[in-house]
Amino acid sequence: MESKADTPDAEMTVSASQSEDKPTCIIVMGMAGSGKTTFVKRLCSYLSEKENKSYNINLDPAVIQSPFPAHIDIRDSVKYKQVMKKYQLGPNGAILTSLNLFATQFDQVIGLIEKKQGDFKHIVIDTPGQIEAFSMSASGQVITESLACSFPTVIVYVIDTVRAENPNTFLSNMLYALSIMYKTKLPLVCAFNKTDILSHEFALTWMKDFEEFEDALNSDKSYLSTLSRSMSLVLQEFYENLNSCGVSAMTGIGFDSLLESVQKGAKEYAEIFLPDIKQRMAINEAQKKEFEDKNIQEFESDKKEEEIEAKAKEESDELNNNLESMYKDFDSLLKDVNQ
Ligand SMILES: Nc1nc2c(ncn2[C@@H]2O[C@H](COP(=O)(O)OP(=O)(O)OP(=O)(O)O)[C@@H](O)[C@H]2O)c(=O)[nH]1
Repeated sequence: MESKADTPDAEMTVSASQSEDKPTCIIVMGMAGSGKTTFVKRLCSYLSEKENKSYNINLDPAVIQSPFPAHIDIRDSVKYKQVMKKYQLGPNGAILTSLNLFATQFDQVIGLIEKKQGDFKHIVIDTPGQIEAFSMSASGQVITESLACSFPTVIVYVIDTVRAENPNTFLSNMLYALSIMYKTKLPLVCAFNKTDILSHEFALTWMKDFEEFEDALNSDKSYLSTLSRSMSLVLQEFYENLNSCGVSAMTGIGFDSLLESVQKGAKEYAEIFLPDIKQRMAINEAQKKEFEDKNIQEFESDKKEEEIEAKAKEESDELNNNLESMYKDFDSLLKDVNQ
């Protein structure tokens, strides 16, 4: 990471007109093994061929070798192995703690990106393999919100199309995507990956036609499929508005339509999500101000009490001094009388 001294204070605001000039931030999430890192690597090389280089960030503290060139890498600031040792944590706990530590300095990251934002059109972010470590954690939320307050931000949720051929796995992915969308309150693109092995057409059909999905579930008589069936009905509205595309991170197919989906997401960010983000920021600011005002009031009343105590002490010291000199005068008077 660049030196902290270079970092300007981040002005965490973005307006609808400004958002068109700012780089679009793409946060890549997905279940373990869905191909996120391969996807990020492909996206970076696709963007550098298509327009110019993207600004890349690795947020996976546990990755051994990052296959894409990262401008900011969590591993430069937080040593995952040392976190494990120092706090006696297992792998998942250490990932969470590393992210927590990194989130505390994320305003500096925003400052660094803002300094360079004229040089690129996209910020690409890879997240940890354990999806919940980022998507459901407080630090993940802090990082996502900081980015969304400063740049048009879109979530790309990567799905392993081959595994999603199982209707229960497909539904789990859809529920996860939906919960991420609700949690982040940001536009989301579902990228069906590994389409070099299997086309994602079946998934599009399942989303359009509930009976087709039901047919696929019929071969599975487990309780899980009963749950999937009823959950699928709930997801109909989500499917109708879902921004999705098929890609292969391995071969590079589908990245033109991915970019279109991201651009559509960035438009939605400006038109639909930004007013809500601004409202949340205003509430946060008001809460922060209330907290600061309360602290100032407490400080001032403590200071007043200290002043009163100091004054009382001054008066009692003066009284003691007067008494002491009175006693001395009385002693010498007694001596005179006795003589
Ligand atoms: N055929 C094919 N394989 C892919 C594709 N994308 C990724 N893979 C393979 O899928 C496996 C997992 O890919 P990764 O990029 O490590 O996935 P990940 O989601 O980052 O994995 P974790 O960070 O460990 O959760 C690797 O063996 C990749 O080579 C693709 O588009 N097509």
